[in-house]
Amino acid sequence: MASEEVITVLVTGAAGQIAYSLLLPIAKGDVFGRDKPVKLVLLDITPMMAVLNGVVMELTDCALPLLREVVATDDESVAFKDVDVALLVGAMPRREGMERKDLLAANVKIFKSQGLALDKFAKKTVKVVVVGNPANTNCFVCAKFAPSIPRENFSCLTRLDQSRAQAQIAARVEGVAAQDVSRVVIWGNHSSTQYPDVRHAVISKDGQQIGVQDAVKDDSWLKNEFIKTVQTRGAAVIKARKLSSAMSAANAICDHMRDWWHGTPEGKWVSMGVSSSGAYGIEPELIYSFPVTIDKGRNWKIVEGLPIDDFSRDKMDKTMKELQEERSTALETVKD
Ligand SMILES: NC(=O)C1=CN([C@@H]2O[C@H](COP(=O)(O)OP(=O)(O)OC[C@H]3O[C@@H](n4cnc5c(N)ncnc54)[C@H](O)[C@@H]3O)[C@@H](O)[C@H]2O)C=CC1
Ligand SMILES: O=C([O-])CC(=O)C(=O)O
Repeated sequence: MASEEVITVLVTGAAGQIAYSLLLPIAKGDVFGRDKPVKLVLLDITPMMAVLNGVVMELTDCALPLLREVVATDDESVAFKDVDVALLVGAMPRREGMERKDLLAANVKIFKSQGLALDKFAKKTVKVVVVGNPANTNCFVCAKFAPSIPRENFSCLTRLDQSRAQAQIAARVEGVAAQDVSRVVIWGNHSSTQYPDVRHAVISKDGQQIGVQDAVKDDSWLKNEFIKTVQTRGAAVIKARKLSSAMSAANAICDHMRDWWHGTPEGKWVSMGVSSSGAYGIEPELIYSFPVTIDKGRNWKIVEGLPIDDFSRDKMDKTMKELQEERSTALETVKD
């Protein structure tokens, strides 16, 4: 009998709060398919091994039909071995009053180390999603230290920002649900300089499509409050919960990975932090969030040719500048 194909999925920070909401949907088949067996590899740091053991117990107790094996470890050489997918969540979260880039000093070294481990141990086809903040710059560093893996295999999570933007628009238009809103674009950094752009976004309702600007009928709200709300939503959740977003982050990781694995539906775009090709005047190789389409071969492609007005140009350049500054700080931090 031919051996069955099992997808090996690494989740780092597996004892943390995002992972707690992330592991079950992956193990149940929500991401890779309801008929696709998975092996979960869970990495955390040594002091968290007892907690991680509790997470393994709970996964076991779910008696899931697709979950073939669970490996819990604090050793990167074990964790990264032959992985198909690496969801790099493990990193310090920010607290109230911090910007995500304030985490650079604490977190970027993790992504150097994990880049080296990917380079040495992972499959060359591995698909990497960096979640730990500051996600774009950590992803840049991770890819830099894994030169044997194609840059196209690295991404960072800005899907939560996309979902937040869709939800804000839906709440503003009578009778519209978040999934009726498409083609919202998140440009740039997963930070408060990101640019959520609805100029090309549409609402599909009753078989008709209508532009978001026409449906909302309030340009001032779209240009000011809407953008600010999406940019600062993470901070608002921290203020309320005293902990950063976890359930919504896990949901966005699943959406991001599912679309990468299976491809985007015809006519739909999603936003992902990916290596810039130079499109839209963004410096090549920066990890910048763009609208992308993904084919069945798991290749993403930046949606090109969207008209960019002065308002957008200014915002897209501002967030690029922040990424350039973060990169300088990060490279200084990991130089030895
Ligand atoms: N890109 C995005 O949209 C979002 C990113 N985040 C970020 O995700 C990260 C994780 O958030 P939470 O799960 O809430 O944090 P958490 O503190 O609950 O869990 C993080 C886990 O990572 C572990 N960890 C630390 N260093 C590690 C290493 N070198 N290797 C493996 N594991 C390590 C910790 O021990 C801890 O168990 C944070 O940096 C947070 O800011 C959070 C929400 C959204
Ligand atoms: O805001 C934070 O620090 C956590 C995060 O990235 C988000 O919720 O988008």
